[in-house]
Amino acid sequence: MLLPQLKDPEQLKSLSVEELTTLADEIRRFLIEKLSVTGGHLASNLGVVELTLALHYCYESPRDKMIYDVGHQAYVHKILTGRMDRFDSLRKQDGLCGFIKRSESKHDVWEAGHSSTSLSAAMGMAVARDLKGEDNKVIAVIGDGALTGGMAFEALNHIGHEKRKLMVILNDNEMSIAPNVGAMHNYLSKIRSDRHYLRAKDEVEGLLKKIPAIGGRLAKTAERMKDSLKYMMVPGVLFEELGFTYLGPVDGHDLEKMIDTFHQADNVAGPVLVHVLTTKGKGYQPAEADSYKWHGITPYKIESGQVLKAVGNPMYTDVFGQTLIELGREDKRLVAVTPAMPGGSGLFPFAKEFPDRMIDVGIAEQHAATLCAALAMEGMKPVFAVYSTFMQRAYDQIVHDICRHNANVMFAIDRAGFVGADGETHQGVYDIAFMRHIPNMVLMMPKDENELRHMMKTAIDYNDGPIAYRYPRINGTGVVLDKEMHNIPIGSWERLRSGDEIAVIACGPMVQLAEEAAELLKREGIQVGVVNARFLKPLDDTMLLDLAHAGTNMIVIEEASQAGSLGSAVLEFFAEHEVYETRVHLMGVPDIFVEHGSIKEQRQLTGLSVEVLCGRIKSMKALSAFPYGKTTTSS
Ligand SMILES: Cc1ncc(C[n+]2csc(CCOP(=O)(O)OP(=O)(O)O)c2C)c(N)n1
Ligand SMILES: CC(=O)[C@@H](O)[C@H](O)COP(=O)(O)O
Ligand SMILES: [Mg+2]
Repeated sequence: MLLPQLKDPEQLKSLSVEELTTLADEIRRFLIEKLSVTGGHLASNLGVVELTLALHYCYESPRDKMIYDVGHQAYVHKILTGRMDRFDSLRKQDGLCGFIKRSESKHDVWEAGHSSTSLSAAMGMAVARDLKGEDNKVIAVIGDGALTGGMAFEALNHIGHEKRKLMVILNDNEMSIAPNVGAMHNYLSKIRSDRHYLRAKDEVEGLLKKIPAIGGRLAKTAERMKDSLKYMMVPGVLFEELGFTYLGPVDGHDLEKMIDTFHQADNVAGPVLVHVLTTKGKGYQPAEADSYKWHGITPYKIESGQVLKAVGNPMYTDVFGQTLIELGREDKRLVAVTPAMPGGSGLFPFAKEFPDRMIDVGIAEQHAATLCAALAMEGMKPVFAVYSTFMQRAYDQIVHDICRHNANVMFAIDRAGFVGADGETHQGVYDIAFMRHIPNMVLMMPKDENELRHMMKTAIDYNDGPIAYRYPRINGTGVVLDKEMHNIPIGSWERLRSGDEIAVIACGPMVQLAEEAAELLKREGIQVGVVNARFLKPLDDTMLLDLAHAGTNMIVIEEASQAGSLGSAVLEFFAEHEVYETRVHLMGVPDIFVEHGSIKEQRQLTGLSVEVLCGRIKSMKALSAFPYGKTTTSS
């Protein structure tokens, strides 16, 4: 076994290709075994075993910068850079991060989690290198899915223009999470599939070289002929026209060929794009057969590939997907738009019934948002189905193209709140703060999956502009679903428990947490009000003023950034209405990035727990024994 002795990537350089191949098999076995217990991004990592080995064989990390786009496919890089013994803690609290993490290793030079940033990062590192007069390599590994991200095109445009030396390795496995989409994907597939490209490429280049150097008009014609022949026959010409030297396509599981290609690339002066063809899930039959399912997998039985499914109520996502079908049947104008997350957003059932009304635009959140604005203006009922964290990419389009036009777009914001194992890059904790301050926006969050359905009905019946509902990456509460959906009056909160002295204003899953706290305190004779703040914008002004005028102090609890979200909105409201006597405590996500772990652990870490809430209620009760604001004994 070679793997156990591997402590530093330098050791790879002394290995033969046969030994590297053996090592690849050992790494694959390691990944399959470890992730059968921890879960994680198995398919993507199985696809880049040889690619990552070849990279560390040919180059000197960290002097040579290795940048992984998204970073979900960096497990092999972590194995090769001395972190093999940490894989039992993969994506667990205080354990190995599932993405590149600078604090983990000097070899981790660029963090991500969100897609399509690697080329911009590579260009930045190349510019810095050149300005410092250094000569290290800069290498970006980007998948065919990530290449559909707008940022990637922005960077290609810049890199190809400046022609600085850097290498882009395009890991083409024809898959995003779901099957990849778009014209770039089609172009790559053509290169991938048209074997005649490979054969003809040499013939054409050979032929072109034979054309004697001739003068005059004929030379121009010959030159144009060369270019048109090259255009037709040479793969990767699109990248060549953008200023790159295109190498490939090369078999991404053939170590020798990749090493040769990388050495070829080293001799090219400017930017090089190496097109590598891989199989997502390579080496594990269940993952190869269904790389969508095995993109991000929960623990499984190795022999059978049977996933050890956690039992529980349907996810909010599933309820959303099913309800969308009901609404889509009633209203033919309904169109679902997803930026490359049809599965994660629960849209496959909808797409099955309405294939021409589910649009996957690739990893293109900005484009998706503006597309929805135009769909709305043309009388359609677009649903922008997007993860909270990825929606951050489309902030300007939401302001500029949707809200400013008051376009009637519906937002289905999934993964709102903590997401667990994906950690800090994926937490859906900022969208309340960045959505509620945009004029014309209506923002809702249900307390359970039944209320989600009513919000979806409310949204499709709402014609006065943009309207959003946000829901978490958790199982539903198991509440019985009303067969008939009804509208919820815009801006109306729901008083679930009365309590004159103190009321908890909660949204989403925090409503259930508040109910649990109130029930516990009731047994101690403490009556606590609970309000379901199901509209984050507009607030329920009437209820807020009633509570304040009744002298009720409040605790606002939300699984969102404490700065700028619901709690801030309530404080702003009282300031605007010159309400000063009411005490308002905020309980939200503090000013930190919350790393990977379970959702429960992330809530505990940030104080969003029944115990802490009970404590805050008791201390507020104790405080209210003093006249407002005078909490010291001195008058
Ligand atoms: C901005 C953004 N949108 C969506 C995602 C979700 N996402 C994670 S990986 C992935 C697919 C990436 O495909 P590719 O780059 O081809 O990598 P592969 O898994 O195929 O190796 C997507 C859509 C993301 N990480 N970032
Ligand atoms: C790496 C990435 O961004 C996606 O694979 C993400 O991990 C999917 O998240 P869900 O598992 O919540 O669908
Ligand atoms: Mg891919």
